[in-house]
Amino acid sequence: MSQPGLTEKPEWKALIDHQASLSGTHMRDLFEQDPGRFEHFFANAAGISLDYSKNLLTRETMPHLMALARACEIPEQIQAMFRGDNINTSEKRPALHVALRNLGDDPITVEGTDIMPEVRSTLGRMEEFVWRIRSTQWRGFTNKPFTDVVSIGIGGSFLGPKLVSAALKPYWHGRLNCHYVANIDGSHITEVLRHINPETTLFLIQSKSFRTQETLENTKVAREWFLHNGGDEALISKHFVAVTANEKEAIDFGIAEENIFPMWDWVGGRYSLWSAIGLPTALTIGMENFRSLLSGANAMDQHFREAPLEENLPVIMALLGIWYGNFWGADAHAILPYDHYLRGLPAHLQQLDMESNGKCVTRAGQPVNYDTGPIIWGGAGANGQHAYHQLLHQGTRMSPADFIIPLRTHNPVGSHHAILFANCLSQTQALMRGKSLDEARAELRDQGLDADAIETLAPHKVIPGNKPTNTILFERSTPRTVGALVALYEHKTFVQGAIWDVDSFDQWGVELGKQLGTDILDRLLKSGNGKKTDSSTDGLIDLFRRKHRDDA
Ligand SMILES: O=P(O)(O)OC[C@H]1O[C@H](O)[C@H](O)[C@@H](O)[C@@H]1O
Repeated sequence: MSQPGLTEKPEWKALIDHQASLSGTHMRDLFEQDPGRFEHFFANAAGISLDYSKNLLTRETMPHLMALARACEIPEQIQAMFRGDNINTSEKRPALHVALRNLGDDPITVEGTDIMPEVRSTLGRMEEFVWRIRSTQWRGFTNKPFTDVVSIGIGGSFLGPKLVSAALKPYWHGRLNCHYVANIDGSHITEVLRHINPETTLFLIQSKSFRTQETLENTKVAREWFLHNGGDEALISKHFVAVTANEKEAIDFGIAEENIFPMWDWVGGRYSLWSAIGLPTALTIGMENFRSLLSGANAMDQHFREAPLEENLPVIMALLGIWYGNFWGADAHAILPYDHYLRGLPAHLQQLDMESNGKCVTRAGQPVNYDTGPIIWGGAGANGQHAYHQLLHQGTRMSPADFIIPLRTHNPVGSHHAILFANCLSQTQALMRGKSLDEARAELRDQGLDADAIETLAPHKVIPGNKPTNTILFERSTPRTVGALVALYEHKTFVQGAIWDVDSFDQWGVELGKQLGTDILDRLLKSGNGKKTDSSTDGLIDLFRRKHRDDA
């Protein structure tokens, strides 16, 4: 008998009924009825604390969600991931980013081979390379120490390292500055090259496939810039290093073999910041701090692997997302880091979550009949309060939000951190409790408005409340806590994909755009008309060609 589909499971149907039983329930009342609510819906692990009491749930809800997780064999699927099973089913590969931070001695095998020796030797090569650059033992072609690192890569070869190096800015080496180039928009690389000196710049070419058009085109520009500004072919090896799983293409491209750091097929791009793709981070914060980053992630890995589901932070967060996305009709989820250094977190989690779970067929290739990955958005708090929090408070759409804030700051100026913290708490409290019509009326009465004015304005000042949020806390943005935080979201994403029965580790959806782009590029650049397609694309190509013909 075939495995019942997700929505056929009795645990799924029980959640539909449970959600119906909560309609009309307001979190404000749940807090008043349950003085121990905060303590009950609070969990911590690996230096990360989660207050999930400001959610649309009663003490009966999590047991229902946990029952669904067990019905979907989440404990077994967690073990399968750590064991190195081919959980990337469509590409028949393991997903072993956890191996990159497996600091113990236990082996992890892929196709019968223990991969840990190569992981460890690559980490050792990184350590030596980082030391040689930071100690100035490895210098530029005019024998000056390097001052700038330019990382050229896109997607997972960009967003993860960029997030972590920005998150750990307080740990940066005094001399080394790090820049990222990703976009094929020539302005991106132009704006970086404008401010650096070829004599003291190290280029890191970051590409798992070494076939990504944006990265290869940008690398060509960087190489030409280097050759036209004092460099020559013999000096390329001093200034260009690559990280890739495709060593042959990198060598064919002109990267010296000894300057190539490996990565592996069993690491997805969006899960690769822990590998040599993390070199920009390691160069700026140093290997000791990079190893702390790995150990923070490893601590979260161990928690995820060993903790009972009910105490398991990634499982709890994953199930809350399922609760809102599949039973309350939420299409989005906001990531709101109240920490300037973590402002890059939403962008990284957009790729991590949306490229992993933005899928519409099950691992068996059957169309899903339920919603899968949400739209991930967000930005730094408190800035967002002055931009998009209006929709969170009074909009018609539900977007659960994660408020993420350190208890301490790296930069104690004035009362700033207390004010930031107060803002974070006041936002989640306002989203939870709202403001009733009577409260709005009373407020306007206290301001001295007359009865007509009150009745006119009061409806506009009502805040419905009952908007779910998580508050995620940690001591401070350190290598360990940043490592644990990112790993927390990696495992949350994995659990959601496992429940939705999708392959969270492939990304076939990005292929069509690339394929269509080849023909369009030909038609933009060449005189030939190429085959006609739709009138929009044809018309737009024509506009581009006319503009550039006029310019020619
Ligand atoms: O690292 P690369 O092979 O250059 O790939 C860079 C990015 O492009 C691909 O199209 C995928 O969308 C991403 O998952 C990947 O991280």
